[in-house]
Amino acid sequence: MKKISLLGATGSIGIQTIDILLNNPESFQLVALSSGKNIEKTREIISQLNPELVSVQDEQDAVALAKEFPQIHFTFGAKGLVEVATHPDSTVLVNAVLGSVGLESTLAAIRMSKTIAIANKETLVTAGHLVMAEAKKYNAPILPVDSEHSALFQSMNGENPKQIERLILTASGGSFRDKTREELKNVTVKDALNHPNWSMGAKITIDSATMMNKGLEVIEANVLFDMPFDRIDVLLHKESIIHSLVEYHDTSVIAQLGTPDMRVPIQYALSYPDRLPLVEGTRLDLAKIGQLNFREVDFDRFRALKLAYDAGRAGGTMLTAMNAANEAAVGLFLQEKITFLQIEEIIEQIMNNHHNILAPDLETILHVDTETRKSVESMVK
Ligand SMILES: NC(=O)C1=CN([C@@H]2O[C@H](COP(=O)(O)OP(=O)(O)OC[C@H]3O[C@@H](n4cnc5c(N)ncnc54)[C@H](OP(=O)(O)O)[C@@H]3O)[C@@H](O)[C@H]2O)C=CC1
Ligand SMILES: CC(=O)[C@@H](O)[C@H](O)COP(=O)(O)O
Ligand SMILES: [Mn+2]
Repeated sequence: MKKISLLGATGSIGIQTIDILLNNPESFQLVALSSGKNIEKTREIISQLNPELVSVQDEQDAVALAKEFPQIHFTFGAKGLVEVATHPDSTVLVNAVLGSVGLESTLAAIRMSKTIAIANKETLVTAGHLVMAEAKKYNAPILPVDSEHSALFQSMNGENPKQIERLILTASGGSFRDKTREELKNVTVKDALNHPNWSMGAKITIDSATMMNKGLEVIEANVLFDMPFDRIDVLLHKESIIHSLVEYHDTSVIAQLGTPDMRVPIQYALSYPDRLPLVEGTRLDLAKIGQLNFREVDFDRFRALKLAYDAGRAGGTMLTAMNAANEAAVGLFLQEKITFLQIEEIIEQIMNNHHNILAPDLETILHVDTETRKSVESMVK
């Protein structure tokens, strides 16, 4: 029985994680969870899985829930995320919170040598070097949840990492993959939220439409698999059936395939090194699909992807500045305060003005993150 702490329980990944826990009560027990402002969903999960500890975003929600569920300990805010992540009974942290707000709780769980099943890619982008150094020091396994990185991880199973030639991340191209840059000028939030293959949270769906999601994933692959950027490629594959590929020195290419269902990589990270049957999983029928398509990426068309490679190659606080600028700009786009193309314009402007600091410590990263968000806000006033 693995005991689980879950950050971001009310989100897209969080809810699918809950589904897996409910379907496998003999394998997993939820001991602690965090949510944000979705109190209705938090209540439902508490009633289903009766955790010992729950953290919400706001203090007044914690106080109200404590009256409803007197057997449960409630906490809130940033310290609440750390308390959930470091619950003494859990051995596995599933980090499915959104954004770099997940960084400090991840580091705290690593320092208790917990296994980290990480969906929260922004944490790896903004401070990958700190996360991986602490994970090594405290012997804390970091297991990918992101579908591409789970595919890469599975395609490396039993192989010698020194014999890898390159990693190939597949990209659906997102909601606007067939539009020209000219056509992107007038797209709406509603259009952007309409991902062709995956049902996900709002922020990552916009990232997918700008292709910043793939940029974050290139950096995530660099961090998780210690692979230089010139050996990480992106391949457009509109069906999202091949989740990513690893090419070896001998020219062999090993890939992981499956229907687009995030429960597969989430469950694999939880059950690793075992595999569990997936309740109500749809089996892949390649004969029915008939054809899979592939296309080279055009970096002029998908400019955010180019910016992410640039930030990755620069390293240091450039990564934090780029990630924070993206989080802030996507937030503004979702509030309809900026246009779609302004997202990448803002990121580019922030990166052009950023004074890079190499090998930053946590304090520096948090400072750059806060200041960048302020700069973005002031750019649109
Ligand atoms: N969705 C997907 O299929 C995939 C997601 N990922 C990554 O997983 C992470 C989560 O994505 P996704 O599930 O789509 O996101 P969602 O927006 O659906 O969920 C985010 C979760 O984080 C909580 N949350 C947000 N902000 C805060 C905060 N400031 N403090 C505490 N809790 C907060 C939300 O709470 P509430 O809703 O209660 O306010 C919710 O539980 C992201 O990093 C994403 O890139 C990676 C691969 C696939
Ligand atoms: C499900 C998942 O892992 C997402 O990150 C997904 O990859 C988004 O798809 P694209 O970014 O390829 O559109
Ligand atoms: Mn992904």
